Amino acid sequence: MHIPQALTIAGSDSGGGAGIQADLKTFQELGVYGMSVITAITAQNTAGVQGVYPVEMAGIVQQLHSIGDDLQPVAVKTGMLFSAEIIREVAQAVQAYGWTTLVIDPVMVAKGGSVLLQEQAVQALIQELLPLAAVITPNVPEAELLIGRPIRTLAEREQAASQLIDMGARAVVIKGGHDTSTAQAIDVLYDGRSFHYVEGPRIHTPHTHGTGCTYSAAITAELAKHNDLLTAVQTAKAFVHAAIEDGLGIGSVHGPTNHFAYRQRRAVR
Ligand SMILES: Nc1ncnc2c1ncn2[C@@H]1O[C@H](COP(=O)(O)OP(=O)(O)O)[C@@H](O)[C@H]1O
Ligand SMILES: Cc1ncc(COP(=O)(O)O)c(N)n1
Repeated sequence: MHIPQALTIAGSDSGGGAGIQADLKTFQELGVYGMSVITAITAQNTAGVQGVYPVEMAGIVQQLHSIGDDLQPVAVKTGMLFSAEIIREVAQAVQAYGWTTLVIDPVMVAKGGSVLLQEQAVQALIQELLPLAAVITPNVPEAELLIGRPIRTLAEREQAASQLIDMGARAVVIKGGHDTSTAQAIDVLYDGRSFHYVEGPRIHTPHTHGTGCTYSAAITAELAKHNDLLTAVQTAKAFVHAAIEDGLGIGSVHGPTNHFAYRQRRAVR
């Protein structure tokens, strides 16, 4: 039996809604064998981040080698990378092992405001990792930091996507979760040739912990199955929409999304 394989390089979320946990659950639900390199452990729940504990560098480097020397992920995603030093090691491994289908989710701050990428690491992300991206998936605040100016309108989002291509990414998705000015949650996809608006109705809920991780993991899983990028983004959008809409009601504050929802809905059709 052939099972598509994917790797996530990200932080652990003890609460299970974001990070490595969201990525592996998403891979599994989409029929993809998941592997992981853990960059940092976060003590986290639906109320916020109580602590961040980076894994020692030797441990991160060894995880990358253990996978690269033996296993062959078809698609790889990055999430929380925390420091410039970690970014540099990840960029080296990506090149050494030929992980060309690289999805970069440039995770910077948790929804409650905790820092998941040190400020001085943003330049390393731009210079060393971004040029290796098959696709980079910033939300609007992350895209603003990457290009260095504010993004207010959809036209400005298109310009930002174009600038991120000029900076070296092969494709860009600027996500619309943060832009509450529209009734639709619109994600703008640009591959250097054409723009696609991948959208769905905005759901009014505080329970969106881990949406970005889940979405980029779903794109990675679909690319691991050799789908084209537009199809992968459309499937990821349907996956995350179902996950938000059928929220689990877990925890006391900003709850996680429901990773079972997409598959359950397809099963009853
Ligand atoms: N309230 C919402 N209703 C519907 N879709 C949403 C909502 N919030 C986020 N999304 C979708 O979830 C995905 C992740 O987006 P976003 O929340 O902006 O990322 P991040 O978690 O990185 O901030 C995108 O496809 C976005 O359109
Ligand atoms: C370990 C880890 N990685 C990423 C996020 C971002 O989560 P979100 O998808 O809600 O922006 C998080 N809260 N924790």
